[in-house]
Amino acid sequence: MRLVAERLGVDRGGRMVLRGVSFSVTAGEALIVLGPNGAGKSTLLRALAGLVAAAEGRVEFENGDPDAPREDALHLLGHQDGVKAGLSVRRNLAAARDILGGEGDLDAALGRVGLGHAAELPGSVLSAGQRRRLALARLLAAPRPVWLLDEPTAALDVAGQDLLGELMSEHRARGGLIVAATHLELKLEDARRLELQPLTMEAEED
Ligand SMILES: Nc1ncnc2c1ncn2[C@@H]1O[C@H](COP(=O)(O)OP(=O)(O)OP(=O)(O)O)[C@@H](O)[C@H]1O
Repeated sequence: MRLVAERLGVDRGGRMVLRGVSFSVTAGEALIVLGPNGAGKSTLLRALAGLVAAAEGRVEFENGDPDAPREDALHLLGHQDGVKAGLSVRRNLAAARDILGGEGDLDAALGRVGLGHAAELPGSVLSAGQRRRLALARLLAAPRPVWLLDEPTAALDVAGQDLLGELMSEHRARGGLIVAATHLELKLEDARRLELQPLTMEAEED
């Protein structure tokens, strides 16, 4: 699997917010996307996921299953944790796995993210960091090769950040690839970096 962006440009609300973004990430690799607020990090991840269209250039997933839609190859872990307040933690994860079509072991995934003890609690009582951990459990319950992670350390304590670092290393060792947008240093060895800057009016008009 190889994820390629070539001279990618994206328009949001009638304004170009990304232009000329090119990179490739292959199996086992990670790319960290950095930049100030409004630089277009979330927009880039959404464009890679196919949720917003490219106005210029292209995004390709190469060497994947040619018959599978792009969205089946990826996880987009966004700012919203997507936890249903009225469902138990285990049922939240089961529902996500059903939608995503995975076959991962729910209890193993919950145990791995430190939520084994909370499996029967309603989603409504989870702390912010626990909600984030439940979102991470989805990566394990429905294995997919491409992880697109938007501020994945948000709300995680130091142990949670270490856990995320381990999960990312293991994913890469299995041949997965990662694109992670962040303000903070991530525990990602040998990751390449892409710095985005908000487009100025001049850059937009070029
Ligand atoms: N739906 C939209 N309509 C109009 N403008 C949008 C839309 N979504 C994003 N934008 C604009 O696109 C630009 C990039 O936003 P984006 O959320 O990608 O930045 P970011 O780098 O992820 O920022 P942050 O670090 O604050 O999360 C911002 O100026 C934002 O206002």
